[in-house]
Amino acid sequence: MRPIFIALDFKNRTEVWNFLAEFPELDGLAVKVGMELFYMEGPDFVRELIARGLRVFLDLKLYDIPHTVEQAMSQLGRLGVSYVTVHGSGGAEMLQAAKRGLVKGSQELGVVGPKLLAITQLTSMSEHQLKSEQLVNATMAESVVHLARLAYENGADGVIAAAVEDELIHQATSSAFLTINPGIRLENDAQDDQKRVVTPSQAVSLGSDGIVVGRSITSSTNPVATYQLIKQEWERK
Ligand SMILES: O=c1ccn([C@@H]2O[C@H](COP(=O)(O)O)[C@@H](O)[C@H]2O)c(=O)[nH]1
Repeated sequence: MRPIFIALDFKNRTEVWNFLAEFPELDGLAVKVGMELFYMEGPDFVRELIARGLRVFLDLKLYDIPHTVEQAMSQLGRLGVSYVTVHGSGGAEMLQAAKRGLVKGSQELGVVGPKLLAITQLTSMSEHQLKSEQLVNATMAESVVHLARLAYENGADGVIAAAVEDELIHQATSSAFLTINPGIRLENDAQDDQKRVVTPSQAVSLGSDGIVVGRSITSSTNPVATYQLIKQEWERK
């Protein structure tokens, strides 16, 4: 089943449990823990979520020299999470180091390792910013596909990209290479920092292997109803 990850972008565990208390069933629910929450609550809280039956995507977007990334990933591999992230622009050596670290850590724990997802270009980045701020002399699609291929050739299990890029990524890599898409917005959501956005049903049509939804759910007046609505849209196709 392709996951819908709810981004738990909250300040602390109290806010998380208050939010999750509204959900009738936690077992099997897919959530994403990012920097905001992890920097406050740390690995024990991640283990606590897993113990409650949640599938955890730990989105720390590692970016450092290969040795540091390898050691850090081996720590994350011991946590029992299902997915982790690294920046693809860190290069081939860094991606390989990330994979080695994950394999080492998860083998020590005796579990199947988490899937390694490489960030291509953040969904908050526009075509204009790519050129003017990063001085990238390629289109957004070319840059994303290039980074996806690099990730594919160097041990990643998939990438994070905008759903509009999924088809090109699958063509350049393999249909089994995962494309996980944040930048998901509902029809009536206000414009914010996300630049490359689609609705959940557009993501399905574009070949998405999983979506990440934060504020559309967490800031909703009825988060559970909004989640169910997105789930229906997601599963309709
Ligand atoms: O390119 C990326 C990579 C990661 N994210 C993360 O996904 C969620 C999206 O939250 P929304 O509130 O739905 O915008 C957030 O945790 C980001 O850190 C991303 O948006 N884009």
